[in-house]
Amino acid sequence: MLTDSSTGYSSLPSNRSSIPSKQAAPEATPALEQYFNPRMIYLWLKNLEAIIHLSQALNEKLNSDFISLEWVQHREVMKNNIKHTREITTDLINREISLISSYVTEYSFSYELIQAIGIIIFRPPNYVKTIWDTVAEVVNKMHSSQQNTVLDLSATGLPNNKIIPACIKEAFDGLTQIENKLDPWDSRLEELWNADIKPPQKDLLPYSVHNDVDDDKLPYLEFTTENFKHWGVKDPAKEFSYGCTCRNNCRDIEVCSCIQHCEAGYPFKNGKLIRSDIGAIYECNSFCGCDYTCPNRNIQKNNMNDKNLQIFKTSNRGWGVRTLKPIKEGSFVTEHVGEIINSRTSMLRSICYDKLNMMGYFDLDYGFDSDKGSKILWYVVLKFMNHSCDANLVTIPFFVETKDIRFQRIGFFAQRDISKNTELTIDYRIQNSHFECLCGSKFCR
Ligand SMILES: C[S@@+](CC[C@H](N)C(=O)[O-])C[C@H]1O[C@@H](n2cnc3c(N)ncnc32)[C@H](O)[C@@H]1O
Repeated sequence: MLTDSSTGYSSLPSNRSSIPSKQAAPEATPALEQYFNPRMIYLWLKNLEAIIHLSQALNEKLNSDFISLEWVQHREVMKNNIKHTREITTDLINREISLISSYVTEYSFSYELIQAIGIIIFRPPNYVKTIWDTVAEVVNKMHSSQQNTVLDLSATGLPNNKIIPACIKEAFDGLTQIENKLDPWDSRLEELWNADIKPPQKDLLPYSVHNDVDDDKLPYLEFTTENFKHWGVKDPAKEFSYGCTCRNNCRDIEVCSCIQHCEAGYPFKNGKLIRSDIGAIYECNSFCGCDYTCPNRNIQKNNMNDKNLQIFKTSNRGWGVRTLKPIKEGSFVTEHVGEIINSRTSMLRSICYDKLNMMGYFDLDYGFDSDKGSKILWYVVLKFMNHSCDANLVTIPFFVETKDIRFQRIGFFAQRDISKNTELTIDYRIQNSHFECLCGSKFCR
């Protein structure tokens, strides 16, 4: 199901939040809206996501220790005691106090730990690992009574032969695991950290940009030409890989096992889509024996033709997308690409985007991670495609390499012949849109 959630921003992750840009600041005190540009907001969100993710994981662990047996048993004893004697003994009170004080001590450790995680997230790349010093100080301070326990956590992590309180060791192990998970994301951040902030370079954009309506410049964006995963999203499961064993490059297309996945059979004729009520398209791929001349690779063959599209300023609906060349009915036009995120991240982002009222995205809600608690994945796309109640494009899900539903891709196909310089539109299919529809179609709902 395709729903709209306002504008179409997407940018690659970057990390300029806490260090000054290498470029000279244009003003000493930039106007708020300049500071809170989409990229900056994006960075903040990234950091926020990471902190929430990490602190949740650790707090869940730590809290489960405190809400555990000891407390439950103590409360049971108290209840029974009051029932029988109608009073609470000093013993019980002391026990309660000691439980509370141990909770407070442990809680303060968890708090420091979360602060420490904050340091990991916000640290510049050359700050690597000094986090362990900070945590070691806390640990030493807290456990100064245990003089025999020497903690040297500053070097490579936990020494194996030292006596370390179990809860601390577990917290460290958790932290290390989480940090390992963050590694790929971290190197991406590092790369971006060292990159200069530049406005989108026209030549690098797959589209041309045109505005003869007003003086607005295209919003500050970075483009991606392919999908990329948020670090919270797992790789597609291996069992979802598929491929065919056809000979002769799938010439007998109806019996190709990839096509068998498609509910409606082979939906193309001469490379053009002939029906849209097909569920999804399953293209042949690297697991098949065929090559690029196979008739079941229509999207792959025609992908990356975005140079024929132009982002332009419409007279009444902000930016839009149009085609600079005529498009034949049934042709594949372009793919929705962006960042694949999970439901938790998408919830967090929607809240922030809504509050800031300055970034937005399309939500394509179509996947469940059946293994792991039905996580819905969303694409955040970078297109400026406007809505029309009589859209000239139709959105069709397609698969290549994996049929893991979390990684389905979204293709736009022409529903009719489209002449050059025509705006390309899709039907958002939303009931109560937050905007008054100005599509101008005689079928406007
Ligand atoms: C995905 S964005 C499309 C790009 C947008 N025009 C821009 O300048 O960023 C969706 C937003 O465009 C505007 N929009 C799209 N289709 C529209 C329509 N038919 N009528 C009025 N506004 C529309 C709405 O503000 C909507 O929230």
